[in-house]
Amino acid sequence: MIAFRTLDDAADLADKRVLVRVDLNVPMESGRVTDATRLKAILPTIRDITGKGGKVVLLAHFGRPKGRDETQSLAPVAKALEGELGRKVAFVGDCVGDEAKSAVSSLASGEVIVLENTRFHAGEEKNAPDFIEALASLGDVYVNDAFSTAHRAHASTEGLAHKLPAYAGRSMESEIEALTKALEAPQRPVLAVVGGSKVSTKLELLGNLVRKVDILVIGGGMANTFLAALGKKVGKSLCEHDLGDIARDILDKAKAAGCEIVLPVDAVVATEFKANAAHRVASVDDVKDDEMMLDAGPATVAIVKQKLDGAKTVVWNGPFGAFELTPFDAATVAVARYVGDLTHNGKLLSVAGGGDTVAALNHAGAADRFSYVSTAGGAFLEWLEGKALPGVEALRR
Ligand SMILES: Nc1ncnc2c1ncn2[C@@H]1O[C@H](COP(=O)(O)OP(=O)(O)O)[C@@H](O)[C@H]1O
Ligand SMILES: O=C(OP(=O)(O)O)[C@H](O)COP(=O)(O)O
Repeated sequence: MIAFRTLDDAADLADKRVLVRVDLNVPMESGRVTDATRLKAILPTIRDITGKGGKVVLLAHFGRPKGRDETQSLAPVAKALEGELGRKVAFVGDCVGDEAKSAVSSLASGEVIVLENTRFHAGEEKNAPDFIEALASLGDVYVNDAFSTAHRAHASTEGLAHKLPAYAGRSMESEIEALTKALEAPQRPVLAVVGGSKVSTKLELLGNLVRKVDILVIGGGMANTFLAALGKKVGKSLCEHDLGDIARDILDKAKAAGCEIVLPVDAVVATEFKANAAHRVASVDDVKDDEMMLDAGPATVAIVKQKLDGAKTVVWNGPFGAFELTPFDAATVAVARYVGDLTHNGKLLSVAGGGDTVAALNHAGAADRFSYVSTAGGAFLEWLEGKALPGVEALRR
């Protein structure tokens, strides 16, 4: 039996208000969703509940707003979800209070509504009891279908599960089953690629990850932080300079654990953060003060490919560069295609995940050649290092 409650355990959902926590934190460009992977992932759960006559009330966050911020409203995402679902998806401009209460009470059985960004309220990230109560008053049942946010002990991802009958959604269920199957006892050598821009929230987990993998390739803004910690000049690059001690401690932990660390040796640098900005390939020892590293360089890609040739399993979260901006997608595309080819030829088991990472793999046309692609990035990494995910633990039988 699965260790946590699923929709199969849920009693009759007909006419019930089902609060479904999903991850609608999707890549956007000029108000448009640029990768719908996370929207497609939640369709089975929505259809399961509406098919049983339930009223689907979708809870989600978007970005990291400090209070109400219309530029991080879920309204455009609700519209995109309506297109993916192929039927009406209502939207209301708050997730608690009279406006939300009235919108939910007007729902007919089988209808779907998206409530506004939960992170507009400080109580969400604080997992505050009063905010949990306010959310719980809107529903009869709770379903968590957001594996990719399960590493956050927030009101809508963890607190709610203790207030209402709580179950895992179909995407949550399938993510955990697939990751367990792929990575419970991975064939070694295991190579991890960690890049991206969420340095402050992902850096510390690398300290555990180096005990789980044989090679850790670090890219993106994450790599810039390590390079700076090693005394390299990183110019205007994305970098958390004040986390240098943690980065150096991780390098020490990796050495003690026998985990090989691979950092960029060259980068594609520019003085402007925009597509087709004037750029050059520079050694990481030759970044000028007015330049920023926006992608890994060709010499780095060659080293990564050589390391991949010797690996049996690869896990990947976080692109090597600002892949949304041509030509700073080159390293991510090259490595994604190389991993896809090795996997297709039976030489590698490959698992990748993360909102932007999945978008990057799709941009490279490589996602379908990976063994498994998860919607989760940080949650995937924390699951990999063996951490209990609050959102999953709250659903345990
Ligand atoms: N060198 C870099 N400079 C600026 N941004 C970068 C750099 N490398 C990667 N990024 C950014 O990292 C973001 C993805 O990081 P992250 O959110 O951690 O990945 P995921 O969503 O897959 O977990 C992308 O938007 C990309 O533009
Ligand atoms: O996009 C997400 O994580 P990811 O960037 O690691 O894939 C999740 O929606 C969690 O978002 P958060 O990292 O702002 O809590």
